[in-house]
Amino acid sequence: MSILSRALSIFYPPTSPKSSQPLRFGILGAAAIAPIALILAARSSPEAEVVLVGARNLDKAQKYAKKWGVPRAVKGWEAVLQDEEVDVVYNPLPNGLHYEWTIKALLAGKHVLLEKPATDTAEEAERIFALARERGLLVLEAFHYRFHPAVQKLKQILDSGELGRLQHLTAHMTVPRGLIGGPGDIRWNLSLGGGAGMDMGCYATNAVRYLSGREPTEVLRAEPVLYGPAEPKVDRRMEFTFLFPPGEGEERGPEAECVVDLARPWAWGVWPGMPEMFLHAKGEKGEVSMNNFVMPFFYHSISVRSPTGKRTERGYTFGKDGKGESWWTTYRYQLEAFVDKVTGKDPQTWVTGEDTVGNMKAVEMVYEKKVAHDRLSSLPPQPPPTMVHLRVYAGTSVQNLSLIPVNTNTWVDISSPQFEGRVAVQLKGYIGPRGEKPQSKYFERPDRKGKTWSVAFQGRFLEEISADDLMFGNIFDRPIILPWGTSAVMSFMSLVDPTLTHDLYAPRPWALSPAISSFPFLSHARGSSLPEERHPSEVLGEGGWELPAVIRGLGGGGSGWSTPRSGTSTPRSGYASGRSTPKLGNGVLPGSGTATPRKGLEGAQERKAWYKEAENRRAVILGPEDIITGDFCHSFLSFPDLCLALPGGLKFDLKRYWDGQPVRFVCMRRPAKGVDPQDGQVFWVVQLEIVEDVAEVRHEAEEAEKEKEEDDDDEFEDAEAGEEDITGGFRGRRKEVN
Ligand SMILES: NC(=O)C1=CN([C@@H]2O[C@H](COP(=O)(O)OP(=O)(O)OC[C@H]3O[C@@H](n4cnc5c(N)ncnc54)[C@H](OP(=O)(O)O)[C@@H]3O)[C@@H](O)[C@H]2O)C=CC1
Ligand SMILES: O=C1OC[C@@H](O)[C@H](O)[C@H]1O
Repeated sequence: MSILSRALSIFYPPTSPKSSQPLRFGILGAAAIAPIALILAARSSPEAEVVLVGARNLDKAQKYAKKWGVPRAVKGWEAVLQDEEVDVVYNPLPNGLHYEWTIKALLAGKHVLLEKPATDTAEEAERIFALARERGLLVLEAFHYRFHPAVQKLKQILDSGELGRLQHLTAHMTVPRGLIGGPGDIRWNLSLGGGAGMDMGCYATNAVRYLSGREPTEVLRAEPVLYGPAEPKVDRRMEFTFLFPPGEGEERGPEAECVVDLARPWAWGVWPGMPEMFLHAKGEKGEVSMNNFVMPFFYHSISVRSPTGKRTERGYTFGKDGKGESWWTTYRYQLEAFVDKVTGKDPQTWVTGEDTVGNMKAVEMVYEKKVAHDRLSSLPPQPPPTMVHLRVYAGTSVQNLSLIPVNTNTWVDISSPQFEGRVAVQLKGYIGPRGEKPQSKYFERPDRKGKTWSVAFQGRFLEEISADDLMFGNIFDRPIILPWGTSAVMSFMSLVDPTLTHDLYAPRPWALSPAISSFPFLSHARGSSLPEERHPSEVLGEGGWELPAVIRGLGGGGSGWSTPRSGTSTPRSGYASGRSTPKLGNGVLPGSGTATPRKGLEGAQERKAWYKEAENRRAVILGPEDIITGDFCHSFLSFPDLCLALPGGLKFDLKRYWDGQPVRFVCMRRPAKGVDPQDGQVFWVVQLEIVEDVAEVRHEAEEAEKEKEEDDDDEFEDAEAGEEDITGGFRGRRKEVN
């Protein structure tokens, strides 16, 4: 097909009859890019249809709709989101509005085709994809060039190894002044996410990441040229060089040199010159370059020099087995993939959320290297990362709490008519109310590698309780501000702990699990009184000191948590009726007679798996002679910056969601049906509070310090004085908290 006939089909594509249920798109804004990027592409697709455009000015929307054959026009962008006929929102708003309107579209239940660059910052992109996952919706950053056969051909040449180890990449995108972005254009507007590094830089960044298949580790150089007096902080041009990590057996990874310019000065002031849009890759055995990589559908060529000689390749289709016509634009291929993905078919290719976040991270790195302008974000301004000071309390109930020391590796006694025991709290990086920073040996334990916090207890329940009813978790006094992605986080948590139950949206939110199936470390021993006190980190293991007879009537010896056996002893009314044959262990299944050796649950995984079943939990009755030691320790919280870090790179600064209410851990009896967990029977509580009046506390401490010289018995001082005291010295001066 000649360039001319291809151009004709690109601008006047054949109109396809629509299927019975095409995907219906609504456009935000009468955007200049939408006709080529979506409207014309949808014309030839039986599975996609543009049904609506919304613009701030209704007249503009109507004229635009008429010109481009869009059936309906509405005033405003919100009306597009709320339109029932719309399945997918196309968001070609200025960059600085991408985040807000994509989030709104997702909240309105729409999939989103989102123009590049996806957002102002990587964090915004992460939030978008977290919300999309949570809502089961699709978001695609419209890096349309990636869907074209020619670009994929270039990638295949590199991946085939024929050019040897990748040494260097170049991506150029420059256009002469006057071609795009006249005065007042969104690209020159800082508050709308303007700048060459964002507009074209995101393409160059995307291309070199895609071709190298790696994420840059460093920006070696970034040189902006600013737009000028009208927008003195916006970059008109940006030159930047990424360093990528070395591949296997390499000492140094490839570098990628990128140059983007939205208004290149004319040569000698008279000759505009041609737009430059090319990619080049040099390997140790050859090189390849591609021109017009962003719009290869008009024309392109891929020139290869390899050990087998020189050649030129082109690719307008995926061949006879792939979908597409030689006049299909990058946007048309992209639309095909989008429709396939939404309708559950396998798209030919995809740009994942992870890829988008990686791209935004790299764009951020460029701006951070040489700050062309203040980085703007659509998110509210963030306070500088503050290190929080924490007060930690413990007690037998929410109403009966006392300040306790942290990181002292000593127990704090807790006693009530229902529970006799002790608790200990360790927080890695903890800063106390007065700025003190005790460090705990606990985190040096090999079996606590990577852990950042621990709430441990040891004790006995003075009234019988089934393991199904012994719950541990969080309760809150009033609604909590939940970060984006909370539901995704909770789905993940439910995978980690399938016994977790929660209602985080309740007026008094809560999240509780049976301790037996959720504690990372838990041990059991028999005894009529608490064991001689030993430092928590000496006893917080899995298993037990001696063999428990957890199931009443079974008796027996062994070690660790026992699996209940079938056919033994009289079931306890209300609890033990659902006893079943355990399936765990390595062939030592409990038999019907007492002679069968008991099989202990060897480790935490086995314990958790076995007690995932409610009937197995109900079979375990704990009474005053069962001593339980447990350690609820994890790594997803960091101190003292108070962030929540989740697998997949999601990180939430919890301080931003802090509304002044404490974070409370409770060990309690499972509340009866219909009873608010807040009103249940509590055995012990550990509570964390951010110190908001740090200066005041410091002042008080200084005063107390002075007084201390006169009075050595200052009680508060005593309570905090046991830092790093693993010799037991603290214990004699401990403040009792019951
Ligand atoms: N994929 C691709 O090939 C291309 C992608 N793009 C991307 O698409 C997006 C839009 O680019 P483009 O179509 O050139 O942009 P436009 O200048 O056409 O603006 C798009 C829409 O944004 C709204 N808008 C414009 N100016 C302002 C403002 N000052 N304040 C608030 N809203 C404003 C208008 O909505 P309304 O009509 O309601 O007034 C307008 O229709 C950008 O993110 C850009 O990076 C751009 C070009 C190519
Ligand atoms: O494809 C493009 O080329 C020109 C740019 O200004 C535009 O935003 C970009 O997407």
